[in-house]
Amino acid sequence: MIRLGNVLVSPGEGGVYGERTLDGYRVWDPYRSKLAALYTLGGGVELTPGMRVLYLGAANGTTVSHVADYVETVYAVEFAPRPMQDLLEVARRRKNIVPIMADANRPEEYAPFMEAVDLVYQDVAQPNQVEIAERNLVFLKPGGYLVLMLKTRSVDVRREPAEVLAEARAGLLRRLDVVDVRWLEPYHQDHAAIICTLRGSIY
Ligand SMILES: C[S@@+](CC[C@H](N)C(=O)[O-])C[C@H]1O[C@@H](n2cnc3c(N)ncnc32)[C@H](O)[C@@H]1O
Repeated sequence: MIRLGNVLVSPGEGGVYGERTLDGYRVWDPYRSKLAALYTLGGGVELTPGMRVLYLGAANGTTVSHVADYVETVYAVEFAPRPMQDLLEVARRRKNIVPIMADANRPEEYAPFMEAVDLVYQDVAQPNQVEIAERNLVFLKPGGYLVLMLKTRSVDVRREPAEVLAEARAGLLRRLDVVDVRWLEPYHQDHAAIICTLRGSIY
């Protein structure tokens, strides 16, 4: 990932959501993007030009646009109509974002538009975050990465965040190897990034 001093940036055309630019690069703010927070904290999966990414919970395309600056194609899934309008506008200005209006619980609905991907990135703030991730492993190449941004309060607001994280991690181990886990403080409270690789072929 590109850093100018200690500032994380991406190399695309600016002016997507009012982000700052620095020496011609787009500043990628860790307070606005959990993925930027993960990179700023020293974790994450290196994004490379040949990569295909499935992005679940695209919202208005803030983080999607930065990912698209680094990779070949981003399949961006979002189910809410309002953010989808903004996402469509972001996708109109990029050649490598495929916006998909769908529920990430139902991957069979967007399977016809998909190809195998190197990375599944998920940021959906739902009670069943692990289950959603598992359903979407059908698109992940063996050895590919899952980066799950776990919002512990969406799983269960009454339980300790560490307890929710431990349960999510155990669930993911059914099909994946967990290679790193990080809390995203001070940028995002009660959010953890779980980074996994897919163990073998699912076929
Ligand atoms: C925290 S926001 C994502 C922010 C975004 N990843 C970013 O960094 O710019 C979560 C988004 O996930 C979407 N979402 C939640 N559940 C979903 C589901 N089951 N399928 C698709 N999108 C979902 C919400 O509508 C919301 O826009």
